[in-house]
Amino acid sequence: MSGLQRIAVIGAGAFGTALAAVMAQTGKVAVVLIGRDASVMADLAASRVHEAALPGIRLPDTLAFSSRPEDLRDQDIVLFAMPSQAQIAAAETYGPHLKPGAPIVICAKGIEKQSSRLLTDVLESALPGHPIAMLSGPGFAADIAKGLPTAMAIAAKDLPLAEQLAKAISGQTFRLYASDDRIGVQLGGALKNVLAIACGIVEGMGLGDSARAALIARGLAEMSRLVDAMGGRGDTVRGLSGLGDLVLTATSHQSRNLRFGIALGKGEPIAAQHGALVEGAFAAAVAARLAEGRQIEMPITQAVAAIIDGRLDIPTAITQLMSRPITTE
Ligand SMILES: NC(=O)C1=CN([C@@H]2O[C@H](COP(=O)(O)OP(=O)(O)OC[C@H]3O[C@@H](n4cnc5c(N)ncnc54)[C@H](OP(=O)(O)O)[C@@H]3O)[C@@H](O)[C@H]2O)C=CC1
Ligand SMILES: O=C(CO)COP(=O)(O)O
Repeated sequence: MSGLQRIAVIGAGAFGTALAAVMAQTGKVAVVLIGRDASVMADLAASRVHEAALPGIRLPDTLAFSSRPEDLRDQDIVLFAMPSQAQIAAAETYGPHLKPGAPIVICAKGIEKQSSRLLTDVLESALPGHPIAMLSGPGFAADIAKGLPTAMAIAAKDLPLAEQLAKAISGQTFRLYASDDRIGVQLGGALKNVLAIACGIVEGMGLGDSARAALIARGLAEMSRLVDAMGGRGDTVRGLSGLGDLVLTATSHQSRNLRFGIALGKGEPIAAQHGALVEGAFAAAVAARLAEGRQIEMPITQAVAAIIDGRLDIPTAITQLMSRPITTE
């Protein structure tokens, strides 16, 4: 896989556009951003600003735009930057147009809801012959697109591939660390969203910064247990994808998951919250199911799932969490 030059990003939302912009900015790779709507992509090419996704941020002149799946035919690396629950549909649409053997990098943070399968497993079945990698970690799209310093993790089954992808995608302001633990890296991204909702609930209810810190630490223990049980390395979530991303999204109001939790904590009905993508609202129930199936204790994740499903009210959830048996750390 030497001499990688051409990278496509599918999904012209906030994250896809930011990734395409930061890679194009380096000048060392040719980048095309592929979206579904031809008129949106033509407008982006003309204006170089994606007002809906990244307002006020100028996109590099070197970035190309397309709405044609056929343009994937000569792309050496392809990033899938649509939401978790759209990854299968995207694989069906774009799969037939991929260059044979081109690595696919999943850039979503979630677990497939319908099947409870990991996204890497889902895409491996849908796109045979393509190595499937996973990019995850702390980084808001706007920060990345503005060229602020950011670091994330990229995992592939084989470390040399992860290292090659990390080199191809990284630049002066966006730095990737390679890993061969796809399970740890992707569960770190999916589960931190659920915990960010929990931290939002704590903030919305005014329960204090000490409670938030406790949630971060105990949430990390939950993530680590599920990663181990699913065949990954629990330690991975102590890195960028997991702890790094949890600290970011549990504390910054840029996070949609945190804001969703704050609204819940303030007593706003879930039905009133629509619009923004809240990946943790999908991941909570799946993660709780995976934990139950493996007899893993994930009380915070299970409480968030039950609150979102309407099976548990927030005050009862807090009482239950605080009255669990006293145990060792
Ligand atoms: N925003 C952020 O700061 C970060 C986001 N992420 C992750 O990236 C993923 C995407 O989030 P984000 O970019 O913010 O979401 P957005 O809502 O901003 O954008 C999602 C994009 O996905 C596109 N899309 C939806 N379904 C399909 C499909 N079947 N085929 C092709 N494209 C599709 C949409 O296209 P259309 O416009 O045509 O509807 C839209 O442009 C999430 O999993 C999120 O957790 C990760 C790190 C940072
Ligand atoms: O994952 C993110 C940053 O790392 C974005 O978080 P939200 O999806 O909560 O906005």
